[in-house]
Parts: sequence; structure tokens; C-alpha cells
Amino acid sequence: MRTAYSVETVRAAERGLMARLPEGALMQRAAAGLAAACAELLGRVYGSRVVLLVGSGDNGGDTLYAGARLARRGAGVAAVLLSPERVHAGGLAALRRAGGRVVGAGSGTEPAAAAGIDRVEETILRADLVVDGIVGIGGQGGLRPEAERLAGVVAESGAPVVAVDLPSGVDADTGEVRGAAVRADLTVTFGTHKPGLLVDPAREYAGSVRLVDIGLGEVLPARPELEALQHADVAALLPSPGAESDKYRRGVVGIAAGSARYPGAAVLAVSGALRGGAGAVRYVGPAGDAVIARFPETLVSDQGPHKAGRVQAWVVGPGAGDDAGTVAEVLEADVPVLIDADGLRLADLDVVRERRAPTLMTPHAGEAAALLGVAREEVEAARLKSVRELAAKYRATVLLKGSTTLVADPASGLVRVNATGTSWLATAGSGDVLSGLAGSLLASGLSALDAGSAAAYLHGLAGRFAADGAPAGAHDVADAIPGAWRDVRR
Ligand SMILES: NC(=O)C1=CN([C@@H]2O[C@H](COP(=O)(O)OP(=O)(O)OC[C@H]3O[C@@H](n4cnc5c(N)ncnc54)[C@H](O)[C@@H]3O)[C@@H](O)[C@H]2O)[C@@H](O)CC1
Ligand SMILES: Nc1ncnc2c1ncn2[C@@H]1O[C@H](COP(=O)(O)OP(=O)(O)O)[C@@H](O)[C@H]1O
Ligand SMILES: [K+]
Repeated sequence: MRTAYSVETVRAAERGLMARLPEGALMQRAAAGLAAACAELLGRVYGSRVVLLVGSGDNGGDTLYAGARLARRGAGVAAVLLSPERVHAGGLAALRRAGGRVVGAGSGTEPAAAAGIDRVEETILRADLVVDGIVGIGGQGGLRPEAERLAGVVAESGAPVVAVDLPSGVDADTGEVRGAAVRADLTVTFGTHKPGLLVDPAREYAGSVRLVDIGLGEVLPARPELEALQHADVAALLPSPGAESDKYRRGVVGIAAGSARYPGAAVLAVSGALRGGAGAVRYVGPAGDAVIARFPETLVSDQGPHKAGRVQAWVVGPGAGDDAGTVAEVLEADVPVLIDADGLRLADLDVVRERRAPTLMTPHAGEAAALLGVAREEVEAARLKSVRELAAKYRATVLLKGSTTLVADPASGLVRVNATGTSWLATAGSGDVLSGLAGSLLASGLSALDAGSAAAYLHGLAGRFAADGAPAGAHDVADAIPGAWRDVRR
């Protein structure tokens, strides 16, 4: 399991740890990990040109000490100080002792700021590596104008960028990027991941992320802010039939989806459900012929959900058109219900709120925006906040689809993030496959949080396998689920 903690929790943990350690020990651990990552990226340290962008806080301190380590190994290290009067004094002295220099304003040799700025730009444009130590977890809002201008020069230089703890300008707790921010190739983060490193849009600014152990693990609380399942976690959740299993004990999933206009949604939801671990898939709705033609193992009924026979979990909504009656009927069932697509628009939300059995809602950003009464762009900008709000508002588990899919649990407030996907999954019908898959996992007994997050994980992986660098259709994604399942179990 990968976990992320909020800034407040990180700071409290750091205080506890610092009290037991000699002064500056944590910063030295951070700087050592940072310097090692930079050296690896450079390949050859001796003779390389490294530029440090140094802000006024401890993030700048880490950067200066790491720069000193690189300078001792023969790199030419130049520091650009954004607030020379408030720079980390110990870090700057260490850099100078190691032979590093300061360029531009703050160097003490440049009388005219303008002349300093030209030198700074020239130095950045010739760099082999830029280290972003402008702000870390102490950052408020996007980059300030001077830092923004430097970030522009860095982008122009094309040099690889290593962000220290976080890409400066992104929000550590929410993953929001409300102004300019640094775009990194690698982020070296200390002690624990921060939510912003795992959630878009900030995640995209971070590049690949490397966690440096500074000993924080032992003082962090058991419950993180955000979790990201890994192969082993998903493997432990997936159902596996035993000697005493039969199709009913494995769980029956009911799919109430599709319409005369959208029969394909029914077929795709069933295709996901058949690969999700339930012992049987029941289909109710007007697309029975299309479903049977493709998947003869489906139990088909046109009598509506009440008369469909035993079902341990329902999926309702994909391609449902305007059939509000079926949605209402499904919501009356005292078993877990997954509501997707048209179902999210047709459901009586007061009924959803009052349900006793678990509900899993699976909106994409547009559907989430409609449910929250805000613009789609606002959901995309604030994904973590949006999914939490939805879960609280509807007292349901909510899976917000997109490049990083989030699943929020209403009772515990815990959110899981999934990043196994690929943008090739942005193809019509792939959400229908996901809803069938998640519904099947619900029917086999997983909680809504586990079913949603395990389904997102498998679906993302299946998307990768199906696409493998080329476009794939939703049915290809469904076909790739067994391969993803095996990969997770291996
Ligand atoms: N506290 C600790 O024990 C450790 C902290 N470490 C480092 O310390 C960092 C946190 O240090 P700080 O608390 O000093 O905070 P930061 O260094 O992240 O930033 C705070 C400083 O930046 C300025 N600032 C805030 N927002 C800004 C913006 N948008 N543009 C420009 N300047 C802005 C503030 O005025 C303040 O001076 C971590 O991210 C990590 O890099 C590491 O050394 C590991 C140990
Ligand atoms: N940019 C992206 N990167 C990764 N996954 C994506 C991206 N865009 C969409 N997806 C995934 O593709 C699926 C699309 O679902 P949805 O929007 O409901 O499509 P449809 O309604 O056509 O089935 C979801 O699982 C979503 O998480
Ligand atoms: K930074």
C-alpha cells in the first residue's frame, strides 16, 4: 500500500521525530537522498552544471545541502536565491564551503539586479540539471511572479528538473494547481507521499516520484489521508472460489442497463461483470437479445429487477436512457447497488441518501459536476475535494473517474487513488465495463470501497494491456481483465 499524509500530519510527525534527533539531522537525511537521486539522474556528476532554485524556507535548505554534496563530487553548482535576505544560512554556508556559487541578485557581487537576472537566465539555459527548492510543504498558492518567470526559463532550457519534496506551486494537500507551478521530471519527496503527488492535476507536475526514508514512518499515525493500492493489496482483496463454492455462493450480480437506443452499454457492462468474480450475471432490460448473442452464459430476464430472482448486488444506469422506473426499483433492493451514467441523473437522490445497504456511485467529472451543481472544470481542478463532498452529500461511496480515479468512503473519510490507468481508457463504453466489473466484485462480497478501488485498479491495468500503446475499444479492455487479474495475483 502506498500512503499519503496531509501537511498538518507530516509537520506533527516531524516535530516528534526532531525532538529525538540532533539538530539538522532530518534535513541532512533529506539532502543525502536528494543528492543521490540527482547524481543518478545526471549519470556523471563531475563536471556537470547544476542550478539550484532556492526559496526562503527549509525546502531551500534541503536544496542547498544537496547542492553542497554535488559540488563536493565535482559538479559546478550555481544557486539562484529567490529571497537572499531569508535564505537558509547553514545551507548556503555549506554550499559555499563546497565550492558552489550564487548567481544573480543576492550573490553580493552584483550591484544591478537587471544584470543579475541576465546571468541567472544564461546559467539556467546552460544547466544539465535544475533543482527546484523554491517551496515545499510550506507553499501557499501558485508561484509568485519572480519564481514563475524562472520556471519559464527552466522550461525553455529543456534541462531535467528535480523537484524537492513537491513541485513548487502545487497544493500538497489537495493536488490543486491554482497558478503557475514547476514541471518536474522527478520529485524526491521526504518521509511520506503527500496527497498532491498522487492526485491530478498536481501529479502530472511531479513526474516520477521517489520517496526518501527519513525515519518518519514510525511516528506517522496508522490512518493516512489517501491510500493507493498496489498489486499485493488488490490480490488480497480479490475473491477466489473454494471447494464448497457454487455459483450462488460466489455471488450473483444483476445488471440493469442498456436501452433500445443503447444496447451496447448492456453488453459492455455484462462483459465487465463476467470477468469480476461473481458466480452468475443476471441481465434485466430491453437489450437481452444483444447480451445473449454475445454472452450466452448470462441469465436474461425482461421482467424488471423485482422479478429477476436472487441478486447480491446491482449495477444500474449504463445506457439506461430515461428509464427512471428501473432505477427506482433497483434502489429499493436491500443489497449493494452501483449507480452509473444515466442512473446518476435518474436516481432520486433522497432515496440514495436514505439507503441502508451500501451504494457505490461512479460518476465521471461531468456527472460529478451535475451532482454537485458546479462546473465540470471545478471538479477537474479539485478532484479530491469533489469526491469527498459527493460522498458526504449522498452518504455513498463515490468513485470519481478520470486520469487518477478516486474512491471516497463516506463513513471513514478515507480516499483511495488509482493510477494504473492510461489515457487510452478515455474511449466510449470503457466506463460501462468498469461498472460491471465493480458490481461483480460487490456481489462477491467486497465492501463498496474495496470493490470500487480493486475494480479501478484491474480496469486501469486491463486498459494498459489492451492498448499497449495503440487505441483499444472498450470490449478489448473487458477482454484484458483476466490478464490483469492474473498479473495482480502473480
Ligand atoms: N520539517 C522537517 O523536519 C523537514 C523539512 N524538510 C523540508 O522542509 C520543507 C518545509 O519547509 P518550510 O516549512 O520552511 O516551508 P517551505 O520551505 O516549503 O516554504 C516556506 C517559505 O516559502 C515562502 N512561500 C510560501 N508560499 C510561497 C509561494 N507561493 N511562492 C514563494 N514563496 C512562498 C514562505 O514565505 C516561507 O518563507 C519541506 O517541504 C521539506 O523540503 C526536510 O528538510 C525534511 C525535514
Ligand atoms: N485521461 C484518462 N486517463 C486514464 N483513464 C481515463 C482517462 N479518461 C477516462 N479514463 C477512464 O476511462 C473510463 C471512462 O469512463 P466513462 O467516462 O464513464 O466513459 P463511458 O461512459 O463512455 O463508458 C473510466 O474508467 C475513466 O477513469
Ligand atoms: K520544491
